[in-house]
Amino acid sequence: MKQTPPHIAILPSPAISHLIPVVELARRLLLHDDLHVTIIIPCSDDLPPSDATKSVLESLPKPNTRTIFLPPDRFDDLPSDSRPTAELAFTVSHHLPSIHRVLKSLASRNTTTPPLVAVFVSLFAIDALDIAKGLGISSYVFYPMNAISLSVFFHLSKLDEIAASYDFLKDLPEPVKLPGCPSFRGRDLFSGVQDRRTDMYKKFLQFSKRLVSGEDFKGIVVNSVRDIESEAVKALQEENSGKLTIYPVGPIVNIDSSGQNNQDSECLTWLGNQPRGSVLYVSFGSGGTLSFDQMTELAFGLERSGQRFIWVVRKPNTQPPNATCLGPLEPLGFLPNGFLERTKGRGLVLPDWAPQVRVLGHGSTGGFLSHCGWSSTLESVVNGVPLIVWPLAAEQKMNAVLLVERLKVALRPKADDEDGLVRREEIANLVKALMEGTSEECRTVRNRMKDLKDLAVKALGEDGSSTRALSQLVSMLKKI
Ligand SMILES: O=c1ccn([C@@H]2O[C@H](COP(=O)(O)OP(=O)(O)O[C@H]3O[C@H](CO)[C@@H](O)[C@H](O)[C@H]3O)[C@@H](O)[C@H]2O)c(=O)[nH]1
Repeated sequence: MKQTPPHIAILPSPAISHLIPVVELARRLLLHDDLHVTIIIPCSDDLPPSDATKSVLESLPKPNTRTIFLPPDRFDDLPSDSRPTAELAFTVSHHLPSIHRVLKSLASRNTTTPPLVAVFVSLFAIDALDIAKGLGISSYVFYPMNAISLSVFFHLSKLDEIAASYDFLKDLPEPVKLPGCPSFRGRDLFSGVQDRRTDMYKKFLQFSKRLVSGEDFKGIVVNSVRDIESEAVKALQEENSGKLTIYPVGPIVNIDSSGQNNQDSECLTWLGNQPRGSVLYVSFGSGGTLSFDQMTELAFGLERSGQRFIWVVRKPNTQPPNATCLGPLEPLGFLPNGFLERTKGRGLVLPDWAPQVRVLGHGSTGGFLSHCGWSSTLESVVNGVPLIVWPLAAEQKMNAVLLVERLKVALRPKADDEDGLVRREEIANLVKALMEGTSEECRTVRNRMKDLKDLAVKALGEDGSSTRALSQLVSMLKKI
């Protein structure tokens, strides 16, 4: 008799940046075996499904996948310190009743799809573990970032004790040493846990306790490559052995799923006319932007570098020196007078969005100035493109430390001690160094990024570590 294929649900947080790895995970699982996948997306009035979200979801193979959008909810009790990260965490909490209804219906034997065997919840949706438990459905946590930032959540209670006499983790006098991780200054730790007085911090502390308990879920699927983060992955596995399984299945990156619109083809045609490895791609992720002053310095720095570039520009934020925003944008008017004319031909400025995966995979791209979001980082790694790190928020400063100090695949600009701005001269010099510098450091960065690319490709190969971890996960799902 033919076995019923396992049906799993994935519950991401509503941001596009979290959805991209979720969709890619679903695609990998579907390639791997005969599975059914339902993605359940909580929406809010502030975060309705964008065109980019819809286009990412449309790229999923149709027969065995389904997407359910949960309708917007009210947000009267959003904390006053609300930032995008807080919104994500609280959006999911607000949808718990509708998540319960959907999971219950998927788990019932009367649906047209096979009954649900497991639900994968993102860190921000961890409250849904109770619902799954109540319905008798197995759970896994899906963590779209890397092993070093996951370590912060595993050790947050301990960090909280160490920081007991400080309001802010940035004030910790000693560097923080987590097992298997590079040393981090307090201010480089995940931005959501910086201010111990906020509701957001308390929520993360709850998430952390839940993770450490290892109760109510069977394992954590992490977007890490074992051979790239070997020490951090090993530490997580050893600390949790017997309690839960860690599945490092990365790099889970979107492989060109977005449809191509006119702006995309213009950008790719332009790229196609540039010499090999000559273009620096500049982007700050799905919602990142700079202050007006910093944007001006970056514009002059790119101009002075004399290098070719593609720059995804967003309307500047009012919080210097760096900040993130999620919102509607009409940004080119904020560039310095005459910038577009003076850099015409060697620079391409794209408002808001670029076909990033294709840009990074293009032979003309030779460097990436990035905010170090984990998907951007992995997309750079799988294409062997060396980086300039420009972290803004979330866990990006930790990623920057990993890339510069441990992996040595990136250069880091120095900011002015007084106002925190990175000046145009520094930017120009660093861009030239990354693209054509002949110093030992520059050559090391470029060569080591090629080695890292090989490790990432190997991990996804037939007998690669990530392929094996995914097979192990699928076998577990089939046994449920
Ligand atoms: O013009 C653009 C800008 C972004 N992207 C895509 O959007 C994603 C951006 O993801 P990421 O690099 O991870 O950055 P964020 O959007 O900032 O992601 C948030 O979520 C990530 C985890 O998923 C964290 O690592 C980040 O710190 C957090 O800011 C990537 O797949 C990009 O290819 C585009 O396609 N075009």
